Amino acid sequence: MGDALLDMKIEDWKHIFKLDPAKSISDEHLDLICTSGTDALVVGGTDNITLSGVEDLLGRIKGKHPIPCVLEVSTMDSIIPGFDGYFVPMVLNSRDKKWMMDVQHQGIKQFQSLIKYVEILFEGYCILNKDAKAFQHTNCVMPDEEDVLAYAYMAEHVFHLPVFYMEYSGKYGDKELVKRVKEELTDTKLFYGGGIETLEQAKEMKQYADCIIVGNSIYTCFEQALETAKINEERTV
Ligand SMILES: CC(C)=CCC/C(C)=C/CC/C(C)=C/CC/C(C)=C/CC/C(C)=C/CC/C(C)=C/CC/C(C)=C/COP(=O)(O)OP(=O)(O)O
Ligand SMILES: O=P(O)(O)OC[C@@H](O)CO
Ligand SMILES: [Mg+2]
Repeated sequence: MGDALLDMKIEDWKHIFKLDPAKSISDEHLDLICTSGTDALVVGGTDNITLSGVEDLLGRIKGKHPIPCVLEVSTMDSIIPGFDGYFVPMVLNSRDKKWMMDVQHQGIKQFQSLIKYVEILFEGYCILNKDAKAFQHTNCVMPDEEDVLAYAYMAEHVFHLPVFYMEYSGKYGDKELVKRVKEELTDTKLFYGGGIETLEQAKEMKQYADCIIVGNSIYTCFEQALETAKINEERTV
């Protein structure tokens, strides 16, 4: 476990960059991401996640940049030691128990002896973009507002999850819905991810979500994506 974990207070995180191990990023861009003012890096994606892709990113970040670096696990065989923490998605709106319960159950059986040595956090995912790879991969059903609010309730009051993640991966989401969900949560933190390409969008969603996650735009409009970390410059103490 890296030293950065000692400072890893996810309840204070406002901005995260999510790096996809299946995509390539130059050293120059990676350095700029690490020094952007973001609170943490999450390494994760849905498809083509390989051990070597994860190892490559970890090796290029750790030891070089003092920033928390978390693996968001999506496959069993790409879990490696060395990250400051591990996030495990549980897909609440999947039609299949597999993506909410079974893969995690299998993972705990396999890694139980190691789990006590790492920082691990389970995320209640609600995937809200029907075109997202993760939506299709996990056979999700599109929830309406009432459904989303009930999933948020379950995340907080039934499963006592530390994070409820409104995942619009690839699409800018419904800010009114994010606002409604935030109003219902007390202890569970609200993560929002999806389609953030500009500082204005980052600021808008950050009004409601506790933490925003910026992923794809790192690979499609780098300079603008980098700017989104500026929401942390306006942080009040
Ligand atoms: C020392 C050591 C190695 C300790 C390890 C301890 C540890 C971490 C144990 C974990 C045990 C465990 C519970 C394992 C479970 C692993 C597992 C298979 C979990 C499944 C998670 C899951 C439901 C994945 C489905 C896909 C998903 C929801 C991914 C989330 C991320 C996401 C939506 C990314 C966006 O995807 P992207 O590829 O960017 O998509 P776009 O192309 O649309 O942008
Ligand atoms: O890739 P984007 O659309 O920025 O979404 C970020 C993150 O929520 C993906 O898991
Ligand atoms: Mg992506």
